[in-house]
Amino acid sequence: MSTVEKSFPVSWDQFHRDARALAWRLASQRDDWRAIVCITRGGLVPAAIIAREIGTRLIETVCIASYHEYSEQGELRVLKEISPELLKDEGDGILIVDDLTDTGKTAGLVRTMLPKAHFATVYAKPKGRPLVDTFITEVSQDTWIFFPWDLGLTFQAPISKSTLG
Ligand SMILES: O=P(O)(O)OC[C@H]1O[C@H](OP(=O)(O)OP(=O)(O)O)[C@H](O)[C@@H]1O
Ligand code: HPA
Ligand SMILES: [Mg+2]
Repeated sequence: MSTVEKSFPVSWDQFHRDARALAWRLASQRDDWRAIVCITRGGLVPAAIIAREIGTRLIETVCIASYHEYSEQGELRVLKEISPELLKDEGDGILIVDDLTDTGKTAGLVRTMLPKAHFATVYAKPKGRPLVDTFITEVSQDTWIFFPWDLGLTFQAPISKSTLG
């Protein structure tokens, strides 16, 4: 996305709760997930939390980069593909995990690799929402989600004086 009007900062505590809520939903849908495929880098953190909750130890990565500058998306680049072993059966029984879906481009690309897999994200924006099977919280398209691994403790200007509301 390129027009950002609101910010949605997420603390580690909040992220852990939301990822765990996602794990609860996934555990109730199936108890025999074959493996998790996480989309790096953002998917690594929820994948670790979810894997612990649902008892999955087989974890694969698909490495994709697209946002080069804050809120500016470029071409999607696949830096590492999914191992052929996990591509069997079109991904049936595989859980794909990412931190969020925004425009849905990343999710759309990974879905072509594993059409029968279940796609889960912690957060979703409206354009990406149809591409995911399970998510926890939706934010508006003009909101930028700030993840805890991108944040530090700094002075906060009063809301009335800030540019991001
Ligand atoms: O729905 P989309 O518009 O495609 O955007 C969502 C993707 O963008 C971010 O990844 P990014 O490419 O920034 O890489 P990162 O995970 O390494 O931060 C995020 O982690 C998702 O994977
Ligand atoms: O809202 C966002 N926050 C962080 N990374 C992102 N990548 C795409 N959209 C976002
Ligand atoms: Mg990502």
